[in-house]
Amino acid sequence: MSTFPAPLDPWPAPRASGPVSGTVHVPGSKSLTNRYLVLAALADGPSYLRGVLDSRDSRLMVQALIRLGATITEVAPGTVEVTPLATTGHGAGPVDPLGDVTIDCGLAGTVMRFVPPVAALTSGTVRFTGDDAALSRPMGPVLDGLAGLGVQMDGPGLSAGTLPFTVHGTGGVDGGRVEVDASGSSQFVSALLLAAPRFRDGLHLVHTGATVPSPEHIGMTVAVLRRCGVQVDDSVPGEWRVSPGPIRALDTAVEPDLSNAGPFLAAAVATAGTVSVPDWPARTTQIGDRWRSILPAFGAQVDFSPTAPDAATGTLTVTGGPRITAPGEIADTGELAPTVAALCLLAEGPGQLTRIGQLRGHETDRLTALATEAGRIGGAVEEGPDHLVFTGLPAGAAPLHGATLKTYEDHRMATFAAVVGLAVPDVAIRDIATTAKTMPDFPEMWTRLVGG
Ligand SMILES: O=C(O)C1=C[C@@H](OP(=O)(O)O)[C@@H](O)[C@H](O)C1
Ligand SMILES: C=C(OP(=O)(O)O)C(=O)O
Repeated sequence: MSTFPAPLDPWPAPRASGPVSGTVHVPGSKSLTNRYLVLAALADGPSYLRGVLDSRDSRLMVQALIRLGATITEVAPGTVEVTPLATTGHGAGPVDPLGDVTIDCGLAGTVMRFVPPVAALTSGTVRFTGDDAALSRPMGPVLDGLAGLGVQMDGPGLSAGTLPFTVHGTGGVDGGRVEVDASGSSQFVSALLLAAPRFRDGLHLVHTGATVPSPEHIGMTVAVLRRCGVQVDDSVPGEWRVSPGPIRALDTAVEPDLSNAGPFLAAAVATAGTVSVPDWPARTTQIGDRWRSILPAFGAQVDFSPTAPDAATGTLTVTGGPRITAPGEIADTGELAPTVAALCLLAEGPGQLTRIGQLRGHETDRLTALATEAGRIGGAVEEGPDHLVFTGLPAGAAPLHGATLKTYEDHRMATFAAVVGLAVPDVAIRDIATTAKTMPDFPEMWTRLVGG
């Protein structure tokens, strides 16, 4: 795996001198990579994963699963072989003691939420820590869910429902029915579902709160479990039943990260250019497929051309219109919101991003961060409890002006600033290297596409 180069800090965001045009090969999906790694670590034999993402979040997941006893080896560039944990729950025979291990979650939601249920299946005392910024990310419903399933835990974060905490694995989890409030993050549901086939009685998970956000990510979890031969019943809204049983080993390729394709596609919209992303899946559970419906709201044309009739993949091409039109209300954009927000700032009229309250528990409080950084360049944004309202740039509005934008250790705040910087002079970005969380090559890829 490559090491990450250190770009300038602050990083002068390239300004587009004309329409941006090009083809961008986007690395593997973080959400799929980290789900496949977890399932492969719990599977019934060795798995082969191709096109895996190499980024901070995926490396943290690899390290976590290795600490828990999996063997993960890069056998060819971008291909890893995963030999599962020695202990995978009830009925798996005697369990070798794992001892005391510490897992660094960094700032990765997928690691801090998905790995504790796996740790509960081992025979180890597993301490979970993370970046300072991770200590305020909500974990409570996962911990409550595990406690409800009989898992022993302690540690300083437990009462507040945050890192750090310790899971005392006993080599198996009974499982059964448990209620959690997953209105704060879809990852609370995904976390419990992913390990559930290895619980003795499987899992009947009942959500007890307001709407669960990011439903696409739960759909992804259910789809990857089914792909591994696991029975999941999601026919009752807000409830999931996972049958106990083996997780079939995987031999699969990871789709490109369609959420991370967003800033590149947005570059076409922001500059009336044309950007293509090859290997776009014709059908996918990724939320990033919504670019196809979101970008036309900004006046762009979106074309999907399959590599062959009925092919599983094709090329998505976005061509920006002569004007960035006012998008109106766009709901449930989840992790796409920062990129959509950048286009809202540049649009010729108003836009509203609604039902994104869960973004307050992401890498940073993204609603406040977006409103603050937009204000720094003269953008008019009103922040509500779970929404943002943008005035845009109607005729006669004062133009946006340059500033050094903060990123709050948030990769998507960094790419937000890069999109804005295409159209606004003299934007510099603090800590562009934070994009290494999911796309270490972002500075180079961006410079190559938009010009230095
Ligand atoms: O399960 C996943 O891979 C993710 C779920 C979503 O979390 P939320 O439901 O907290 O938005 C998403 O925003 C995050 O980037 C990745
Ligand atoms: C919210 C995000 O990440 P995480 O997986 O850390 O929750 C994200 O990538 O936008």
